[in-house]
Amino acid sequence: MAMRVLVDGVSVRIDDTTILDRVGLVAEPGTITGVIGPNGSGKSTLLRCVYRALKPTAGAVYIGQDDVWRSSAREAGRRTAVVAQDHDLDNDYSVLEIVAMGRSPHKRLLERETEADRAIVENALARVRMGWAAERVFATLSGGERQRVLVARALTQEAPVLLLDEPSNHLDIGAQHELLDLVRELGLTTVAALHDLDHATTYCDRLVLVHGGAVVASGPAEEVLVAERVAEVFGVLSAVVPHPLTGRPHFVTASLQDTTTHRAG
Ligand SMILES: Nc1ncnc2c1ncn2[C@@H]1O[C@H](COP(=O)(O)OP(=O)(O)OP(=O)(O)O)[C@@H](O)[C@H]1O
Repeated sequence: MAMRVLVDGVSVRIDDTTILDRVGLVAEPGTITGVIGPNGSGKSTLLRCVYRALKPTAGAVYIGQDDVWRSSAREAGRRTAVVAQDHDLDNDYSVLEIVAMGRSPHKRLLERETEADRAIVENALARVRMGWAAERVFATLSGGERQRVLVARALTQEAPVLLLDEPSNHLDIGAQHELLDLVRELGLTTVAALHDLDHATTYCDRLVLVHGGAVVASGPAEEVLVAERVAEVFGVLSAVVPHPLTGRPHFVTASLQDTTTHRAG
């Protein structure tokens, strides 16, 4: 029951600054869309508009047929699960309590947790290999452990759309692949802000490149990550080459500086 996500001409202005300028994005049901771009380009702001944390100044966001800003926060919670950056650590919630919060869009006010909810929570924790930490205080976990718990919370929401803001932040390389493999296996409509452009190339069906608050390219990785554009936007040399182990497209970079020195030598 994956759903389409449509961002239609979204602009965000804060004070007198344009942070997003008529951004468009289509994420087809069951696909993974990577939002890429340099620091401060507007990736998180775009995701925040989709998960209903920030109201666009202009334009609209649709999940399926519905404008997210015309539906309730609770409805949005049933449709979109989010793993965002800003962890609230100023509390002593246990891991179990944090993950169980993912069930709240499915429950009425003060409705008790059922056996079924409990099983969903435990399954989700097992899926990210964090079952051992169920009774721990969330704030005392390492950054990577917290990130996995937040993924478990998103899983318990059983939403058709998954929004990830730098999901592999804090994760070691094995855990990064594990998480992205899991995301792919879930088959949800996923929109993920990613810094690692090789992961973006490997795991995403389409990429949307944001620069200075505007979309400068979108499409399959090989079409978006052309060397000239990457040099312009990120200031590095790059190439998409066959991966030596898998044969799939692999994105590699080099510093403009290093290569110049090497070539000159
Ligand atoms: N509430 C706000 N008030 C003022 N400026 C803001 C606000 N929120 C975001 N910005 C600015 O908007 C720009 C885009 O921020 P955003 O967090 O969306 O970038 P990003 O692409 O996710 O960056 P990063 O890769 O560094 O996480 C930045 O210049 C940021 O400083």
